[in-house]
Amino acid sequence: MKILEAKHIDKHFKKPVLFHVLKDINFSVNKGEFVSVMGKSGCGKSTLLYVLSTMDTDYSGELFLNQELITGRSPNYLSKLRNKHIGFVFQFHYLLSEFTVLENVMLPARKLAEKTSEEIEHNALEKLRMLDIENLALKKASRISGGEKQRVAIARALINDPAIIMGDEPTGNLDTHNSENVFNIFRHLSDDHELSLLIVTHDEDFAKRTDRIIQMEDGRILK
Ligand SMILES: Nc1ncnc2c1ncn2[C@@H]1O[C@H](COP(=O)(O)OP(=O)(O)OP(=O)(O)O)[C@@H](O)[C@H]1O
Repeated sequence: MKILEAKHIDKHFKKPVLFHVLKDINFSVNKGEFVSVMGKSGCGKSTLLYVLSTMDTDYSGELFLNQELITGRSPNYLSKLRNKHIGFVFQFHYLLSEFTVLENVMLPARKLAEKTSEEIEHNALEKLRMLDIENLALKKASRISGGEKQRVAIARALINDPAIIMGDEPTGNLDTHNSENVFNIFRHLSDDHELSLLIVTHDEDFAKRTDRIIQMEDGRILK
């Protein structure tokens, strides 16, 4: 089953000069598939991820999430959809440093406001346990290591049980050991929880072990 599908996605930046940044992008990600996106700096990977994640709506073509056409929907609808179905992991973790690990993980579920505080806390602890960082729950986010922060960011991305996780170089700031750790977590989420993953990476060794590599060049996907 297709979780995410892009059909004929085109995008131009109008300033400072007109620039054709995404050119007829067509691909899909299936349920449980672990896909990486590679390509030289400036080829359009981050721009593509912004479009796919519904944060950037200034494009042409069609985007489907869970087989529903989401192109053209209102900002309010997209914001809810994003919060519920898409988890993000960036190169920088964006945790709130004065909040505890547990509070950080609970935040996107509080925003969604579909569950009680007790249920959300229970779920958050379960995610922390899955990532083997339950012991950090009550620590302030500023007091944990870089590798731990990235695992907390993954727990936060998982809190609403999304259909897909998107990552923009999530191992970019990590050493080999912590990168390996994050890779193994993603692999496990794909293999054992049927979660779909779309991860932009510059790390060839990481990409080679995903199910499929999407290679970009100059705004296009290479066949
Ligand atoms: N807001 C913007 N306005 C104009 N041009 C932009 C804008 N954002 C990005 N670009 C340009 O679009 C191209 C693609 O940028 P993008 O950040 O998507 O590349 P990337 O493949 O993610 O690069 P990297 O691997 O370095 O992160 C680049 O040439 C960049 O300079």
